[in-house]
Amino acid sequence: MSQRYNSLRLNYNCIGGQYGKILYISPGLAQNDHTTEVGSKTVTSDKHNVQETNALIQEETKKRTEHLERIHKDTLQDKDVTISNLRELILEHERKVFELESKTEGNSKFGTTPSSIQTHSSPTAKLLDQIDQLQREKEHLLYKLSEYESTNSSSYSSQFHGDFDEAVQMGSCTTDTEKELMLMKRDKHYLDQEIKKLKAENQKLRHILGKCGVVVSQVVSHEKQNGLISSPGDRTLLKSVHISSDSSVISLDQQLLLLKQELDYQINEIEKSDLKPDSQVSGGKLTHVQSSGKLGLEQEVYQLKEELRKKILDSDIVNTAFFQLKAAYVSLKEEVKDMPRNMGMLMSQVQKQIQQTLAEVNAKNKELVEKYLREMKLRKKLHNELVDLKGNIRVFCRIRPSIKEDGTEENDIVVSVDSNDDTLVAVNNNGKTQMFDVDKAFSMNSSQTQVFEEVSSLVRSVIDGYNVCIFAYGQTGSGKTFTMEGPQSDPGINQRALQLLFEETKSSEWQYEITASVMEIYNETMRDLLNVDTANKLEIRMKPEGGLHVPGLENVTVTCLSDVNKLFDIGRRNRVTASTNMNEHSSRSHCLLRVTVTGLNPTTGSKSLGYLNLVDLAGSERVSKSMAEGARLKEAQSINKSLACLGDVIHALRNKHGHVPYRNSKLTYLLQDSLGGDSKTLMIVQVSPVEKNVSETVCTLTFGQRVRNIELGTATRKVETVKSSLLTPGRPTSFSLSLPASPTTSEASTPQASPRSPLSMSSSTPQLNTRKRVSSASQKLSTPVGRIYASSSLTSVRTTTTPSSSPPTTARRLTNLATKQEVTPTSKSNGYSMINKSNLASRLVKSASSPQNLSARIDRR
Ligand SMILES: Nc1ncnc2c1ncn2[C@@H]1O[C@H](COP(=O)(O)OP(=O)(O)OP(=O)(O)O)[C@@H](O)[C@H]1O
Repeated sequence: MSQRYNSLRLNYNCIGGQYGKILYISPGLAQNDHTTEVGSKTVTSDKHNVQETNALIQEETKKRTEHLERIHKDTLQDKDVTISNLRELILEHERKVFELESKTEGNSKFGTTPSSIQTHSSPTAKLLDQIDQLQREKEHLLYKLSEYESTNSSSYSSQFHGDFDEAVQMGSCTTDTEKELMLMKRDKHYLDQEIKKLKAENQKLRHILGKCGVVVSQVVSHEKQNGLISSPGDRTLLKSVHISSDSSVISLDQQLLLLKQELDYQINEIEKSDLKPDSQVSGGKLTHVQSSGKLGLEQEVYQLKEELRKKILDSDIVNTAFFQLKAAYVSLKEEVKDMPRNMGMLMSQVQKQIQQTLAEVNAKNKELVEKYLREMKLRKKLHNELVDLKGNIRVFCRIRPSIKEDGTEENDIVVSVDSNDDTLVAVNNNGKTQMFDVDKAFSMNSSQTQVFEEVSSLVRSVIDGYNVCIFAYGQTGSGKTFTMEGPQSDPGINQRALQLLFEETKSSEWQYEITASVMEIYNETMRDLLNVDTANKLEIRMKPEGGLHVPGLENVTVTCLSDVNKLFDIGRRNRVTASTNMNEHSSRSHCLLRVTVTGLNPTTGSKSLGYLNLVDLAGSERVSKSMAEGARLKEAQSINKSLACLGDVIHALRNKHGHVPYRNSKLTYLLQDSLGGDSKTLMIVQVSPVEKNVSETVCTLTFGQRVRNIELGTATRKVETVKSSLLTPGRPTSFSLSLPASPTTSEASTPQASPRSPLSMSSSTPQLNTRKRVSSASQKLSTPVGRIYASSSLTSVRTTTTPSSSPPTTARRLTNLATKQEVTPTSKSNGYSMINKSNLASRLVKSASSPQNLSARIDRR
């Protein structure tokens, strides 16, 4: 029972304790909650936030009131339950008491109701009293509860209002703090803006930096491309640019430092203002709110400062790089600006240098060219001397221009003279270039004058007593007749040679006689073109004293050009020509113009005899090409045969065969003296320039090269000197030629021009007389220009000299070289008979003593 009672008390205490706690805690909670809530809100809010906080407090209070009501109701319900439980317990207890009483008193009053018990048992009454008391307490409690409810709501409301008022008061109290906050916010805003600006600037700088980088790299690459930074001058320029950029960077750094310091100062100021003790703030809650707000702001400011520091650091780096680049860019820009001027200067310098170098090179070139030409001249001279010494046949080549018979375009030209060497002929033979060596090559554009210039020295040597043979060789239509004869308007070698001889002999102290004969070999028959009498058949004969001659051949004295032209007219008229496929006026024969130059020194009585054989060969032709028939075919065959014989002779001579087949054809027989004798021989190979004749051209040039290698031996001069001892004073008509007393006797030892010399006095008269006689003899002839008989017995004098161009020089040279004279007493050499001098002398003396005999002898010839 007592236990049950204790548990009831415990329940009661619990209920009372809980209630008491609620009553006790509630204001605290409310206050604390309110404070916390308000505190947290007021950190970030202003007056409006305070109102909001109050609203929240109201709401919270309401919620808590409802909660308390709910608890109170629950407690009441618990109490009701407890009461009813107690009632049941009491009833059960009474029933048990009754049963016990009945057992003890034997009274079976089991059928009595419990209500009767209540009235009969004193403990029960006690219990009932207790219950009643509890009931009253309950009622009291209910009353108290209602009372509390009413008081509680009013006190809460008043508390809330108090709080609200307090908050409003706080709001008024915090105006200054708010102001400060506002200021701080402004500062923060300002700082934000500053940071934003810095960020923007930073961005801009980065952008510019990027651009600068691109520009700088472009400029650098451009300058590298142009090789502008490679020179030492550029490097020094760049160095100076670097130095200037460094200084500008330093100055910019200083500026930046100042800016930074200013910013730091500002931040410190803000910090100071942030950390200032807030004496004006009243109230613990407000202080809390303020301090928490300040803390947040401090944190924020700290963060901002950190951020700013970072940004400044970044911007420092970026700025440094940017300024460096900017400086470099500026310097480069300056450099680029200066570049045209610098380039102009450089260009002009380079131009000057180039001009100077060019001038030097030109001068050097000129010098070299001059040297080269000198060397070439010397080489030519030496070569000529060598050729003279060896007696080689000289070979010239002339390319004729394209003619209508070629029927080709200009691009078919396949033969040319090497532009650097006029001794080389290039032939493009089916795409392959063949080079041929000659002594001199004449291009298509060469003139008759140019050609003659090269042969004039040879022609002059005739005057000095040399045998000279110039013959033109080549396929039909290649220009042989043009070169040798030429048209009247532009004469060839023949006429020019005679003209030169006239000119050269005219001004000499020697007296010369020039005669000419013209003949042809047509179909292996020799014909005198100056005397076309068919009965007059010409044959080549060997003179008893050696040497070849053609008995019966008209030999006409010519004294001027008109004589020559008349002669040529006759010859041209009589020469056999015909029109062929290859040449409209093709020469069908080999034509020989023989010019004899007899010289007499009236002072010394010395005589010279030179022959100039000018041969225009008939052209070789391919019958298949020329389509020759009948007479033309026969002519072609005959021409080709004689040319083949010429080839054989050349072959034999070149290979130094013991037997040279001169007599296989009239042509080679006639040319024997020139090819194998002591003659100066020149062959002009004529070639056609066009492709269709390329094989003939190659053959001609190959033949020319073979001929070029033939060594004939040194040519000899034919001069005779008057032996003073043989001259008899007082015998004016006598014509005597003397030989040197001994092989060492020379003209130099002969006082030729000395007035004291009896030789000079005596020898002139007979010679002049002889000339007179010859010319009178020729006048007797029926031929248009007369016939001369110039053949005389001569000694053959071998010299090692080269001919001189003018007689006086020649005479001098003869004098100088007389010591080298070799006289072979007998025997034939090189086709000339070397006559025993004493026999010759006696014969000549005999002849001279009897002019009639001489004349008769010449007549016979
Ligand atoms: N150097 C030249 N300049 C101008 N025309 C030229 C020249 N050489 C040759 N001819 C011309 O070429 C043609 C043939 O020349 P030419 O009669 O001299 O040849 P060719 O070799 O004598 O022939 P053929 O052996 O048949 O007699 C002529 O009409 C001639 O006028």
